[in-house]
Formats: sequence, C-alpha cells, structure tokens
Amino acid sequence: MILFPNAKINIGLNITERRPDGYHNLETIFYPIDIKDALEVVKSDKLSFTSTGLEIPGLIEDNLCIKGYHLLKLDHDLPPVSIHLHKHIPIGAGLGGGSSDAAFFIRLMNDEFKLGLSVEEMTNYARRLGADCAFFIENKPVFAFERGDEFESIKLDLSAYKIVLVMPPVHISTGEAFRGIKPATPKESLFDLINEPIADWKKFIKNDFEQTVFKNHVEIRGIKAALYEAGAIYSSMSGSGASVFGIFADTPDLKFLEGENEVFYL
Ligand SMILES: C[C@](O)(CO)[C@H](O)COP(=O)(O)OP(=O)(O)OC[C@H]1O[C@@H](n2ccc(N)nc2=O)[C@H](O)[C@@H]1O
Ligand SMILES: Nc1ncnc2c1ncn2[C@@H]1O[C@H](COP(=O)(O)OP(=O)(O)OP(=O)(O)O)[C@@H](O)[C@H]1O
Repeated sequence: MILFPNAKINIGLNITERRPDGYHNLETIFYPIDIKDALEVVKSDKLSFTSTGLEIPGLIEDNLCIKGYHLLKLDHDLPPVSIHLHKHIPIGAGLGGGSSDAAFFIRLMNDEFKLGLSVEEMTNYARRLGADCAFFIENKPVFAFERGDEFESIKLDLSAYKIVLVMPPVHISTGEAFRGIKPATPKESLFDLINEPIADWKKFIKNDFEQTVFKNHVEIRGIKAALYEAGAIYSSMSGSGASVFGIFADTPDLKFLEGENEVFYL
C-alpha cells in the first residue's frame, strides 16, 4: 500500500509556558499543505527501511516510521514489513515532514493489517512519537494547544489563495529553536484571532520562534520581508523554521528568490 504524507504550515505560534516534562505548552493553527512524500509498506520476511529523494539525517532505527512500527508491535501481532520512503518534504523546515510520515505510517498499518484502531487510538500512538505527529492523523486545519497535540476544530479554507513556501539552504532543529524562548501567555488566543480577516493577520498573528531564529539567520528574516514586498497578504516562518510561507491573492513572481532557495507554488 502507498500513501502520500503531506506537510503542514503553522499560522501563528505562541509558546505559552514551560512544562515540567521538558516540553512547552503552545498554541498554533496547523494547516495541511500540498508538499508530499511517498510512503510504501509491503509485507516481507524481515523488517527493513529504504529511502530515496532527500537524504534523511540520522540512523534508520531513529526513523519515525521504524519507531512507529515498534510502537504498534508492542500491542499488535504484526508481520515484518519493508518500508520505502521517497522523501520530498524539506527536512528541518518546520513543515512536520517526519511527523507526517509517522502518522501516515500508523494509518497505513491500521488499514493494511486491519488493526481496528479508532482515530483516537491512532492519535494516541502518534503523540507518543512526537508532538507534531498527532495532527497528521486527521490532517485537517485545527487550533492546537498544550504540546501541540490537543485540538479544537476550526473553519479555515485558504483554497481561494495562492500559498508560496520558500525553503532556504538552512536546516533548523526544533530543539535548537526552543532554546532562548521566553514563554508568555498572549493577550488574545489564536483560536479567536484566526477568525479575523486575513488582511489583518499581520497586525495580530505572530510566530514566537521568529524572534530567536531571525537573530541567528538574518536571511530567513529577509525572505519574509521579500514575500511582503512581493504582495503577500500574510507571511510567516512555519513552526520552528527554516521555511517561510506567504499567502497571496495571485501567484507572485518570485524568480529572484529561486536561485538560492527552493520555492514551492501551492
Ligand atoms: C514547534 C512545532 O514544530 C510546531 O509545529 C512542533 O510543536 C514540534 O513538534 P515535533 O517536531 O513533533 O517535536 P518533538 O519531536 O516531540 O520534540 C522535539 C523537541 O522540541 C521541544 N518541544 C517540542 C514540542 C513542544 N510542545 N515543546 C517542546 O519543548 C522539546 O525540546 C523536544 O525534545
Ligand atoms: N521520516 C523522516 N523524515 C524526515 N526526518 C526524520 C524522519 N524520521 C526521523 N527524522 C528525523 O527528524 C528530524 C527532522 O524532522 P522533521 O522534518 O519533522 O523536522 P522539521 O522540518 O523541523 O519539522 P517539525 O519541527 O515541524 O516537526 C531529521 O533530522 C531526522 O533526523
């Protein structure tokens, strides 16, 4: 069976407090976007993982698909499988690529091997693999809170707009981006602000990681400025970076950004 795990962007991200478990409580809007990996799983005589496309840093044992397999195996009688991932979603981008692979892996195993898991059960497995993973089980726009793995439904449809995503040649690890953040409770929750007209978002909606990340990577700040210059209605870094997205009324001409960076027109 083959599935196509997609990426997400964060529209706004407030880091509200440090938790005793080393994580942070935050609030954000997750919005799925159309940049995808391809994930194939077939029954085999031994567990294996191969990948093509972008090089995935780290050990195969640490790949979130393999971790997902071992997690499900604790509770279910699973045959060995061979997993192939074609990696297309930029890594260290704040796009949740690895998290999406993990969640889609759980969904795939549930379907392929008739595990009978409910959405809630799959979400619980996913959140044990990473804070971002849980969102990709249902994979629809949500307001997320606590570790980013509790959700409230929202109505948000950006299909009338053009989203452009720019990935600079820099990778940022989520752990690195959290260092130096001073958590604070915002005056107004994103849950309410997201209902304001998009033209007003830039006045109210911010991503707390920009403060720390822009300090060390001025070129990322430059991309955001360039997107506004090119007519973006709203622009922000996604998650913990390094990618930056812009929401436009019409497809902008961003050729000047294309040399150095990878530009996705969605
Ligand atoms: C910041 C976001 O990218 C926003 O979408 C995500 O919340 C990060 O989610 P993720 O990459 O799935 O995060 P995990 O793999 O669970 O955690 C990586 C590291 O990020 C930090 N982390 C992550 C999520 C969170 N709510 N608080 C944290 O402090 C922790 O130091 C953790 O060790
Ligand atoms: N299937 C996978 N695809 C990509 N990275 C993976 C995968 N499994 C584990 N990883 C590890 O996760 C790290 C980054 O993952 P990911 O792409 O989710 O981060 P990100 O782009 O910063 O997104 P986010 O922080 O929003 O989850 C990689 O450096 C890699 O070591």
